[in-house]
Amino acid sequence: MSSKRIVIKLGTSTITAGSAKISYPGLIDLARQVSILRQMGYEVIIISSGAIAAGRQILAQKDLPRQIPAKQMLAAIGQSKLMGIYTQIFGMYDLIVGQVLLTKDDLLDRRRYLNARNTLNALLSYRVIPIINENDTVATEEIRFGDNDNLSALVTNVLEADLLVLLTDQDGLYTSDPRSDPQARMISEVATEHIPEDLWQAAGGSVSGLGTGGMHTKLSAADLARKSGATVFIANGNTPDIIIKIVNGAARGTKFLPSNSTLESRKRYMLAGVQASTGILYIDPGAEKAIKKGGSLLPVGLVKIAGSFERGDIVRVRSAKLQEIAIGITNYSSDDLERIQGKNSTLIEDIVGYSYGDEVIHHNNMMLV
Ligand SMILES: Nc1ncnc2c1ncn2[C@@H]1O[C@H](COP(=O)(O)OP(=O)(O)O)[C@@H](O)[C@H]1O
Ligand SMILES: N[C@@H](CCC(=O)OP(=O)(O)O)C(=O)O
Repeated sequence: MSSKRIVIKLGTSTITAGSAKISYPGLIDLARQVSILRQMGYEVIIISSGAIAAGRQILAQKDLPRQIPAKQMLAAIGQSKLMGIYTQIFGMYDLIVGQVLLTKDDLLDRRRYLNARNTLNALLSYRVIPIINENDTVATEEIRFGDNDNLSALVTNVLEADLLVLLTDQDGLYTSDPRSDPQARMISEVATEHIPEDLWQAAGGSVSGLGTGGMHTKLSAADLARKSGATVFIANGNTPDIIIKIVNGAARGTKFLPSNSTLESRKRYMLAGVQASTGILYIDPGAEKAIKKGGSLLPVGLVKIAGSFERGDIVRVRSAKLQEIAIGITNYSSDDLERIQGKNSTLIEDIVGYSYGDEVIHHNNMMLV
């Protein structure tokens, strides 16, 4: 990678500047900053919410509907308007944009993950700015990201971006929601390997009637992106020149330092995939010790299996004390593992009728967390 990559996520609250309409001045200011970033040698990817808001604007709907099909309908109406505005405003700065609509499934299946990566890289190599949103019209409950914070972290992971900027209507992450707590203090930096529990408690949902996830989904996004090797910044999208200030190290906001250095492609994929996984393998202290020393996970160390999964799926590995130890790609389905748990690997073929190897997860397909 020759130039630095920045993923910028704009929430509905930023796209509308807190109103019921798409904010043209706000998007003009964004385009101007993106143009400057490009001159500074950065590649820029935008994750943009706002399709539902644009749909509401067109149909003059006052309130956000609760039902998913009604939101999907609004997104279908609004997405094309939103892209029209991006094309027009970015065009004023000679910037070409390309629409990319994704669902969760597109990034959790290895083949589609690689396809999405290829397309996004092709757009960037043509100096096009991808404008990404969730494909709301086809996304059912199971394949929904549900919030673009999560999608932005997965895109950061896929594109090996250096920086994820989450723009919202607050200056950053506070010790509690500043809308309801005047004593709330902003947290300026998170540098610990794991995000502290009190920050997870502090990060609440969205109350504005504009956004979806609130601060909690931004924290989950920050967690994934920093594990993927990126720096993350939560900042106020209404602050003038906010993105330029962030790259120049002069912005107010919450900065999360990366908790991992560059990760190889397979590990990045595992990190992305585990977000949707329901599979959990509970292991005994002997297996925990072996894994931590770089060994593979064998069936003899399995004490319990939770969730339903197939061979090749990404699963979590937890200790008997419920601590997350690793994630990895399983060689056996949950049904098979129920039958071989606690058994010596030499018995696998006798019990299930075939063998995909001695290991439940080979150490090459495992990542300690
Ligand atoms: N600890 C916190 N710090 C800052 N904001 C918080 C916190 N907890 C909850 N929030 C809420 O999260 C909102 C931002 O998320 P959201 O409404 O989803 O916006 P966006 O459209 O930008 O994604 C804020 O307006 C605030 O009310
Ligand atoms: N895909 C939806 C946005 C979903 C979403 O995450 O919204 P937000 O919390 O405002 O970033 C849309 O375009 O309206």
